[in-house]
Amino acid sequence: MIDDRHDRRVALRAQGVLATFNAADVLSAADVHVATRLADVVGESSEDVRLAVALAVRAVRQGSVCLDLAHAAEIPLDDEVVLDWPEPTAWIRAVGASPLVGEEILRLEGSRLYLDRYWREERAVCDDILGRLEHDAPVVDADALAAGLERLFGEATYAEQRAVAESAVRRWTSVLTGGPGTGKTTTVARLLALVAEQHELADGVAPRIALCAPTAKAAARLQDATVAAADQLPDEDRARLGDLRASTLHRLLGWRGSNVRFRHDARHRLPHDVVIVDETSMVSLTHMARLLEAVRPDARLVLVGDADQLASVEAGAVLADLVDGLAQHPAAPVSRLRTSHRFGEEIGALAELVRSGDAEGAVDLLRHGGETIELVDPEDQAAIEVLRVRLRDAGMALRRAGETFDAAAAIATLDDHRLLCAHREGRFGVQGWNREVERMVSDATGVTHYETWYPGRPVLVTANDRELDVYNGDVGVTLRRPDGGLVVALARGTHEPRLLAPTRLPDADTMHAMTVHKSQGSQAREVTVIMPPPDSRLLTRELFYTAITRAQDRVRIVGTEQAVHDAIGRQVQRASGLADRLRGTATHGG
Ligand SMILES: Nc1ncnc2c1ncn2[C@@H]1O[C@H](COP(=O)(O)OP(=O)(O)OP(=O)(O)O)[C@@H](O)[C@H]1O
Repeated sequence: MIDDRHDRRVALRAQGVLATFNAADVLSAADVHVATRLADVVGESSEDVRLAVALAVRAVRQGSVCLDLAHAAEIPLDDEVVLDWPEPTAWIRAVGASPLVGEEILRLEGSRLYLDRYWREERAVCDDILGRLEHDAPVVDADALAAGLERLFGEATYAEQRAVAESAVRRWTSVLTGGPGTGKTTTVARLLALVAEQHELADGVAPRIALCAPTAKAAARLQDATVAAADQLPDEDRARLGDLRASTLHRLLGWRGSNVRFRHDARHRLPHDVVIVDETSMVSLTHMARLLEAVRPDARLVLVGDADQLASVEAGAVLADLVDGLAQHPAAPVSRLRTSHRFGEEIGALAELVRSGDAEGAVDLLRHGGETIELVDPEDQAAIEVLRVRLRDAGMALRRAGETFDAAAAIATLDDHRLLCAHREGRFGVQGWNREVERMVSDATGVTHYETWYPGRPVLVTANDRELDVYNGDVGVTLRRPDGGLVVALARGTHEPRLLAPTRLPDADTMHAMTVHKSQGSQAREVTVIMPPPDSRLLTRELFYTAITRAQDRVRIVGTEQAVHDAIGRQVQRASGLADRLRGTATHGG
């Protein structure tokens, strides 16, 4: 509840219901302003309709594609807040009769209310995907494919991946989902070799391959991982893949400074014969719409990702919707890899319980603990002290490596343990833990650094600099060079760390701790997850799943059983009609 009228979240000109919902911190000032402007344009005076518009704007801001009026009242509120919601049936009727819908500023389908742009994009994605699935399957040389599958996926442990690869070679469109370490990249590299062989047999030339991912960091990782996976292939297959390069989705489409128009679109299609998109869970609805219109109908499209992770920052949960909405499609484009080849059985079992929403099972597994998973009660002072010592020692190891200009040791220390928080601020947040670790290290070493940059400072880059090849999400450690100057050693996976002067780095934060959101795509040997209090809205199944699956060998969760229970029970509610639309069950109207 916002009490202060001068708080910048307060929409000063809001009246009636909008003012009430604004004061309750459900609607932002911007939601109210946009709704008021739109309603004024068409002379819509109904308060309930204005409320629906403002909530639809809010929904997009929070990552949904639409607002489901039948479930709008389920928004979690602060304890003391009670709101008077319109009765859904009458509300839907009033919205449906509004000139806002009549003039196609808003679209209403059943109980789902869309801003026009998102309605168009959702329909475009659905139509393009279903259209692609209707095409005749690509012509395949069955003998070459059988031999290729045997050559590349012959070992027994590759059976699951073999089936996925065969499916993707035989289709124009495939959706491949799987948790961390289930072998998605390995499958993609080998699958590309199979597709390349088929292409050569059919056309006599190598295919044009596009590898892309939604962020620059994910694209850089995709390139490294596919090149590494390709290097393990037999020479003939490696040679077929040529020079593998990955780019961001933006770059592939030809960014022109706006998300609405790209160089490649329905009239100027991408020239590629194969388009692989990695980390598709982070692709927004808007970008998926732009991609699908730009890919040639006779190009193979493989959408790869983990549908259970946190979704895109912008509106949409496209990968999860595709996996859900296409599950029963006769073309069977969706496949799932289930076996993790990276982490141990216990972490894998915990991840699976969380993914499938089995809160009792997950709490039970954690309660009995094991070698590699541990639940620490935040009130258990002794256990918290063990964690604090762990963090202090890691901080001191970074200082030592920083002072001795030992980049390898510094990066190894970073990769050994990650402290993940849901929040940036507050007691349970990244900033609090960063300060705490710095204080503990200062107390232990007797040296306090008051400057921003000091030897042993771990950093998380928060902006892209393509010319420098440095990306949002890169991590590194500050070192003192033998001549006394400071450099930052940026982790580069299996390659040598990259050394850069701190002044050359784009924005960077201290990283004794990081948010779960920022940790997406990265791994550490051991991970500690600080659960927010049970009533935190950030505490969701997707957040918890993303956090624990960052760990390779060991995961420690600091939180109550209740917090674990609540997290698993709360799924990110991203309203979208895409899954229903793909199933053909969307209610048409409006
Ligand atoms: N069938 C298999 N048998 C044994 N090891 C495998 C198999 N498939 C992949 N691996 C190994 O498991 C690890 C994870 O594989 P890979 O990187 O392909 O998974 P991924 O799903 O792309 O992971 P992430 O998306 O989490 O980075 C790699 O070290 C890879 O070499």
